[in-house]
Amino acid sequence: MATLDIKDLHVSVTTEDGDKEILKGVDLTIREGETHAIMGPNGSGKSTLAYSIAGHPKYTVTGGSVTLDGPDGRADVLAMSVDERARAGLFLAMQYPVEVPGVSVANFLRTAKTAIDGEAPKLRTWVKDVNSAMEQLKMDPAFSQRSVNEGFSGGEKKRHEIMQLELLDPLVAILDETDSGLDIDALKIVSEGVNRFKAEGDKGVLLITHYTRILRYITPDFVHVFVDGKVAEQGGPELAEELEASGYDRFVKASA
Ligand SMILES: Nc1ncnc2c1ncn2[C@@H]1O[C@H](COP(=O)(O)OP(=O)(O)OP(=O)(O)O)[C@@H](O)[C@H]1O
Repeated sequence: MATLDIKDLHVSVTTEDGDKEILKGVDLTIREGETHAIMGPNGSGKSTLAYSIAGHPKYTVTGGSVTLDGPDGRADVLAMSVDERARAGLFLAMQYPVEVPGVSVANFLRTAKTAIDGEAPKLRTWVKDVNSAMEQLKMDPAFSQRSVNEGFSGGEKKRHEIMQLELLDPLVAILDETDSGLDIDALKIVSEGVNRFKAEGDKGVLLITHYTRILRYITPDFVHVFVDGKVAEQGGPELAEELEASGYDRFVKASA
């Protein structure tokens, strides 16, 4: 069982002109087995929401709560360090976007898996799992020996994210713009990876996206329209179709 519960979340950043409130009361509950998509105009705060759940130090939570109900009970996510959030079962795709020269993908993944599980994975099964994840994502085996994110193409970065998702096996995955920089074939391969994760049945997925095209491959149970730092409307997959056809105008006007 896993439920991520975001209640009345307020988040600010410090700018040269003082503190600026970006999230203005976000309410969102992701239960196990559910896939939620967040769509919204540029600058509405979608990435800020992801970073805030990840515990990025640049974002200050000024109100509200984020809790994770998992097998070990209910945990206050906002009170946890970034590492603790990962160990509790939260996966944030943008958690590892930096280049790490000299650290191979294989070593990086094994270190991350060891940190999350509290023990090193058995080498034999681990090598098998890594190879199988790479095969399913149609990645060249040589990729595992490359330095993390160094010179990765957009598509390679995204495949690497999904590889982490499959191997680290979290409870709730937050994927920010997983579709950006992907060609049509890669989009399908990456979506299949997310769908394999979803198919485990007890996982939650929060997908932040600009375009409905990824939602043709990953069917959301709920779609949330994000405007000016909060959820302006929620609905089913049909809401994404409406956005594709009519844009955000109606929602932006309603929240003005
Ligand atoms: N560190 C920061 N300093 C100043 N402003 C910031 C900072 N981080 C975010 N913002 C502002 O907060 C607002 C929300 O940004 P955010 O990246 O969360 O939006 P988004 O919905 O993900 O946008 P996009 O669709 O363009 O990716 C923007 O106006 C952005 O300029």
